[in-house]
Amino acid sequence: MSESSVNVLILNGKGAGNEDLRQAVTALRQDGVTLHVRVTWEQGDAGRYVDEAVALGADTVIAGGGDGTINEVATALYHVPAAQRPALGIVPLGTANDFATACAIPDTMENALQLAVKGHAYTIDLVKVNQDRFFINMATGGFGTRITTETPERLKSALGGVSYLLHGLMRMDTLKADHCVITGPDFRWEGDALVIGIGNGKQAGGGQALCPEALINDRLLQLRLFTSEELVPAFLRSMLSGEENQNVISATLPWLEIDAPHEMTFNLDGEPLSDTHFRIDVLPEAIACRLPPNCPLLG
Ligand SMILES: Nc1ncnc2c1ncn2[C@@H]1O[C@H](COP(=O)(O)OP(=O)(O)OP(=O)(O)O)[C@@H](O)[C@H]1O
Ligand SMILES: [Mg+2]
Repeated sequence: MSESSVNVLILNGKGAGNEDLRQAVTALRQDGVTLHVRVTWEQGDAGRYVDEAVALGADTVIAGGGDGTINEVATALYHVPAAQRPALGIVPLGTANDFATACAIPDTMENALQLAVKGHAYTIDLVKVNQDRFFINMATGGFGTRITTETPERLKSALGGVSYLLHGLMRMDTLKADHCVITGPDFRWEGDALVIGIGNGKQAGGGQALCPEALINDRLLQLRLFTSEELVPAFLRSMLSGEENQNVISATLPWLEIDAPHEMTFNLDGEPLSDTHFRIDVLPEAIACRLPPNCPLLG
């Protein structure tokens, strides 16, 4: 990056009070880096700030927040014409921060912001769901969905990522499998799925490695299905230990479709989408993202 690079940090309002971030921003500005900061209040703000960043000629737009904030910024960047498209930077300030953690983004504000501004920009895939939804990290359906949509906001800020799991365990009595048909190139499966993970990245739900083989630059998705033919505790044990068993189905696909007789909810980077039909397509080399050279999600 040159001294004259223009950077825009889009900060989720939930993280706006972070003192370490304020110091990191001040330090970079003192080094001569141009860094504008915008704070979101609600859904849609991040997308508008990306448009403003493009008008400013930004080299990098930094998502300061969790997976949902990264999702909004990445989606908006994808819609910018390639010639003007800034790179994505990431400063983890969410609850679970699954994408940032899996990417090995530094967890101190200072180091994360340095990487976001000066790191190498790698081309990565995004994933499109139905007409106009996207994800950068993971889509989860079934049990995992209930965990993330039903974890109360206060529990989230008190316990961080662990709250997803705890809350999920407390709700075991409500656990119900989703019947669905999943098709893709040379792939068809029909049955009751407890958890469906579709990974561009590897982990969701606060550190659960649902799609351990997924890479963000391989033009493919890893589908992992946890079927309900076994008792729940055994299922949980295998999910937590990462052990394989015959009730876990795995496939690597460039696209897939999911059909259910009743409405199903998928979480796309933690934000819900309900429908009876899902068409999911990888968008190869959709955006560029500043990542550490040892990023475990790069192939
Ligand atoms: N000022 C704000 N206060 C509360 N919510 C906000 C604010 N600004 C944006 N949002 C909403 O926050 C959600 C995204 O949150 P994000 O995913 O970044 O954090 P998180 O859910 O706490 O972290 P993670 O997804 O990593 O667990 C979006 O739905 C967005 O509309
Ligand atoms: Mg979120």
